[in-house]
Amino acid sequence: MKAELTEPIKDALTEKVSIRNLDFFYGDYRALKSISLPLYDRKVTAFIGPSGCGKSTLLRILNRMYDLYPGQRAAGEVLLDGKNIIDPKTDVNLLRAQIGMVFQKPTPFPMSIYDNIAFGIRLYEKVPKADMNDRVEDALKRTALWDEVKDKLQASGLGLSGGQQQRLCIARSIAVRPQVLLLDEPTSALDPISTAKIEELIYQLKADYTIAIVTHNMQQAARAADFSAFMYLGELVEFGTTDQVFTRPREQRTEDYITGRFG
Ligand SMILES: Nc1ncnc2c1ncn2[C@@H]1O[C@H](COP(=O)(O)OP(=O)(O)OP(=O)(O)O)[C@@H](O)[C@H]1O
Repeated sequence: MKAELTEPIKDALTEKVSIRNLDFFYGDYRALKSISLPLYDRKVTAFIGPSGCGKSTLLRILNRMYDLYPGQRAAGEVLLDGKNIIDPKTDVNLLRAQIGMVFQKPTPFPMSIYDNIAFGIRLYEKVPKADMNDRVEDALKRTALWDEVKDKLQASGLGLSGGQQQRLCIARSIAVRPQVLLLDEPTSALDPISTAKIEELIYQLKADYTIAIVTHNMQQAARAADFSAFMYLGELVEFGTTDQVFTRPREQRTEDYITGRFG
């Protein structure tokens, strides 16, 4: 990584997640090469770069998705509040409550809108019915869905529009009160109006959560992210404030990518 933040900016920030010398292997293939990067508390960090550079791989390490696949392994450190989450001793279920993930295609469960949210909470906590109602309402309000669904909470989540389904998935993630939210191209399947709503939501959610977003959409990174990390062929080429990376890139490869010369 070449870019360093200037000291006054750095002083005002807390590292929620510290990625240090992280390598990732699909079998023998080294898909990430010694990545070091902070995710600052209550800020949005975008992972950008051409197809295949390792953005999704990096995001998925952060909640140990690779555990599901034999032959995939990470080496190095990913510290969440100082604790290395890629340590095999980490309780992965607990980790996934602390670090929530939303995927590219909306993936509501085939159950009611209410249960889509309650289900996740029940996995981790025993919550009395009245409190559960409050938790569901709170999650739907935070994702600006409440007014659209409050009269049909028992209807299937699958009956919502694509944009509403994605907001439901974000509501489901935040209902378990994570500290970090991972968004993997969350708007790539959505129309411009739904995309704008999700971006507005990201802006509001960062008051409470540390957010990492993978996006192919440079305008989206520029609008939504406080920090941007440009990756290329499994390496982190440049990390900095989004303003710096987009207007004063330090690396030629970053400039070539953001000006559309490749990718
Ligand atoms: N399951 C897998 N097995 C083997 N190699 C993989 C696997 N998944 C990804 N890779 C390889 O790892 C590298 C990084 O892939 P990754 O999906 O993280 O890139 P990306 O930047 O997210 O790409 P895109 O923008 O196209 O989604 C690529 O070379 C890819 O071919």
